[in-house]
Amino acid sequence: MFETSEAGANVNMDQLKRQAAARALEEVRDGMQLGLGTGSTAKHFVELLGERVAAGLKVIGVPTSEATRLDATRCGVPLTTLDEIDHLDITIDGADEIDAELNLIKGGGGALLREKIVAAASDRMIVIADDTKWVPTLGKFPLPIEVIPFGLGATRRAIEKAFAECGVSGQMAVRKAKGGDKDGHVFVTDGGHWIVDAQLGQIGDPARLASALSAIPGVVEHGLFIGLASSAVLAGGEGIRVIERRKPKGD
Ligand SMILES: O=C[C@H](O)[C@H](O)[C@H](O)COP(=O)(O)O
Repeated sequence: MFETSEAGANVNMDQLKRQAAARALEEVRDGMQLGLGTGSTAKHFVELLGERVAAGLKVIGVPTSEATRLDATRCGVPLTTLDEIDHLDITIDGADEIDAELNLIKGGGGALLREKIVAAASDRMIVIADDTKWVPTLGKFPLPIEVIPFGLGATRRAIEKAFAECGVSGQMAVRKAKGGDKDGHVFVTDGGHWIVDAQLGQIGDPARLASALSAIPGVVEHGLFIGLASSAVLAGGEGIRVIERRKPKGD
């Protein structure tokens, strides 16, 4: 389904992200419990949601990172936790790559663990992105794998074995922090873990790789989101495209 965008072909990437966020906001109704994603696109959503809250919309959100918690608080969006409520209506989040089955790579910003917990607790997950994130095959974006620092050598060997079994290969690197006083140090997630980024190029069978990685003890979580997204809102120079997942979540 295509919708006309008011923006012409010259819109910049940030405007496209905001347009996708604005389109997703149309799905939000009074009284909803929302999962709030992380990243530059999700940040637009939180800001736009804050404007609606200021105008009287009643919603409550669960942030997927400390960064989003700060943004939501700054924007006046009321927050809760998954301990205080029993489900979420919609999670709205960005992605690093999206394929035609709405499988995703996420975690470029390091928030994959909380993002996956929140998405899995939601009735629907709407992915918002500029259309450069739409890919024929996942894998050009380095796959983030969140690991426990203890025994990392053994975990890396187990990951390499899983890669070989799933027909993929590529270099792995422990993520370093960028900017601020943590520049050059190991990046530490909100959960206190590290991230290994794997340059795989192409992932032929993302579901198989997701299962293989999940079975490794030192792997806390990975950035393959399989069967979690219900729809994707992609903004490009030609307008906004909304893609629905063929099978409802949970099937
Ligand atoms: O950990 C970060 C998240 O998975 C983000 O949703 C993802 O990296 C996309 O971020 P952005 O909207 O900044 O491209």
